[in-house]
Amino acid sequence: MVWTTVQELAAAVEEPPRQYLVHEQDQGLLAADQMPEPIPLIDLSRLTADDEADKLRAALQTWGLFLIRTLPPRATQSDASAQLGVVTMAMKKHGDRPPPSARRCICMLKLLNSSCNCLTLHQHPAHDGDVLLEYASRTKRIRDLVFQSIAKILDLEEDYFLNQISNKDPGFARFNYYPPCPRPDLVLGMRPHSDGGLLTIVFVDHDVGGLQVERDGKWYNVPAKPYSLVINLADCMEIMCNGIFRSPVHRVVTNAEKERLSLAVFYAVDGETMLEPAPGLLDDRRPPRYGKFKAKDFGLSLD
Ligand SMILES: O=C(O)CCC(=O)C(=O)O
Ligand SMILES: [Fe+2]
Repeated sequence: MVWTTVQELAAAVEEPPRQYLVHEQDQGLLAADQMPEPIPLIDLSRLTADDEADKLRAALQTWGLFLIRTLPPRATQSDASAQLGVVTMAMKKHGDRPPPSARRCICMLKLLNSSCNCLTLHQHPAHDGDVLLEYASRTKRIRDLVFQSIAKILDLEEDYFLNQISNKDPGFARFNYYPPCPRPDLVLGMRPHSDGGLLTIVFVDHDVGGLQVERDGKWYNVPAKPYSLVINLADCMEIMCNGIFRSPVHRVVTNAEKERLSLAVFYAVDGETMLEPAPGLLDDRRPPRYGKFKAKDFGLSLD
């Protein structure tokens, strides 16, 4: 029997097929540990205040991620699954190869041991009134504000990071779909990874938990709060920050009752960008932890 989507598979089987099971040594290790301290909720409008900037600094040093509260943007008001329809229509309008249906265009995520389906958009659809376009312009503003704040916290010129990346602006959006799983103790929704680019902004539909972050070899639940977004640093930023701030390893666990949808917007650099720790962060006591290299040579770009 060939299953076309994880949804079909999930509906048809009681036990997950072998290829989705985590390795034996990891079984029973999908539960989260007790948090040493909460992952902070940052108020982006207060980042000029010292206490909020300190909170952000601490979050990026320890967790590599934080939450922000957002006004309910249109893309978060409605069900993210409805967005799949919007996106499909947008792709048709733009003459990309039209997927036959939103359902069919959900393709298997090519990650071993991962039960998630995803739909990746390499270009933001761009016609007026597009809900995703509006959302993308919000996330871009968030990205810029976060980059400027990080530069300030590190005593770099405010636009240091923006200047490194503003020549081209690769970003893409990915919808992830995780069906309910009868054996959440044995199946991962998404295997452990860090994101390769600069920064990722994740919206989780209906606040269904599942995202976990690793810290000092332990796994912790990232809380799913209403009207909040999760922001995590990615590998290129860790390099530019000379490792002062972390690109966290994270994964998604499944649950037996609820399906889960997330929308991740990834910001990265183009392949020609030379990556290196910001010179302003280096001195005799703080040598570079990373060399200088082209993003594409390490697969850290989106092109
Ligand atoms: O679904 C999530 O919460 C996170 C997804 C993720 O880590 C990714 O798409 O890289
Ligand atoms: Fe990720």
